[in-house]
Amino acid sequence: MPFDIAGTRQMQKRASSANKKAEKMPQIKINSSNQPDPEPRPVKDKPIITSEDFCLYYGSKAGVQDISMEIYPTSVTAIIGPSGCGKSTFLRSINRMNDLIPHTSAKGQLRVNGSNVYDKQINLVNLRQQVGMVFQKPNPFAKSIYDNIAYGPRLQGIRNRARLDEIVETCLKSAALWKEVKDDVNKSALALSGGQQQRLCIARTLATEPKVLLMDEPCSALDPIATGRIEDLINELKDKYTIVIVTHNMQQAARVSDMTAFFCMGELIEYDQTDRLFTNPAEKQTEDYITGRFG
Ligand SMILES: Nc1ncnc2c1ncn2[C@@H]1O[C@H](COP(=O)(O)OP(=O)(O)OP(=O)(O)O)[C@@H](O)[C@H]1O
Repeated sequence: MPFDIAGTRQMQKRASSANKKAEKMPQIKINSSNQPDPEPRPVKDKPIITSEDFCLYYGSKAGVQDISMEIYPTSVTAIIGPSGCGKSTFLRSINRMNDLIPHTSAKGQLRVNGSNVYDKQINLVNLRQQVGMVFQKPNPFAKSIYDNIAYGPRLQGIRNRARLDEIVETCLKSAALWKEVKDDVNKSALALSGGQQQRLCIARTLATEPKVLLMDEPCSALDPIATGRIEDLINELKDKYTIVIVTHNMQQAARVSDMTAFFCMGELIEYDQTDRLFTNPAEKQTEDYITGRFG
């Protein structure tokens, strides 16, 4: 076994059962040595994100090239790979955060809910409302906990105090922070611990009711306890949201994700159910990476 996924899974008390997970899985071809391939699993959901031969360039240099993959709703997809392989570039392409970098250009198709996000007609405000992002370092605004969460809804025109109160409470509950801060919502968000700040940033993202949550190494600045809480939260949120997470931590990918994509030098090398990718990778490059032979 190239990777001790069983041990890794045991480390975390995961709520989701294997059956529930299998129900959500897209159609995957299973190769067994001397058995005929079993009937493909029925595809229950249409993909929410579809990438077809997608390339993102910084000037003339490709950050990612020819990425083709489908991401299914209410699941967690991890993107792993060595430094500089294009994980963040691909993630940031999904809500066009790369537009903030000068001289970027895209080729191919990247669709969210059927709309090509690089279409000239796309409304970026709507796209980023549908596709929220959580960054490596918690980045709360220098405002109260309440105002951090109410910020997005207020921009959307919600002014009614009772409605805002309801949104703040719901989002803090969804981000597993309510119990800790319910008596302090008017205090500065900057007074929270790093882990609490990251959960606040997740709550703030949820306040605009996104469909997709992009997480770029959301635990890299956190200690193991805060990391565990975010992982638990990811596990809860996936019942309602589609989560795409970039992580350098393979144990974390194995613990939290349903599907894993392995990127190397800007290309997608392998994309499969997480259990299979970590226990029986199809590509030698994947095996070399997950067994620590390179990267
Ligand atoms: N702003 C930028 N300008 C020019 N090139 C960039 C820029 N950002 C990334 N790149 C290049 O694009 C490629 C992919 O980088 P990216 O940051 O997406 O990789 P990554 O897998 O997320 O890396 P890491 O794990 O180190 O964060 C790299 O060759 C990188 O040098």
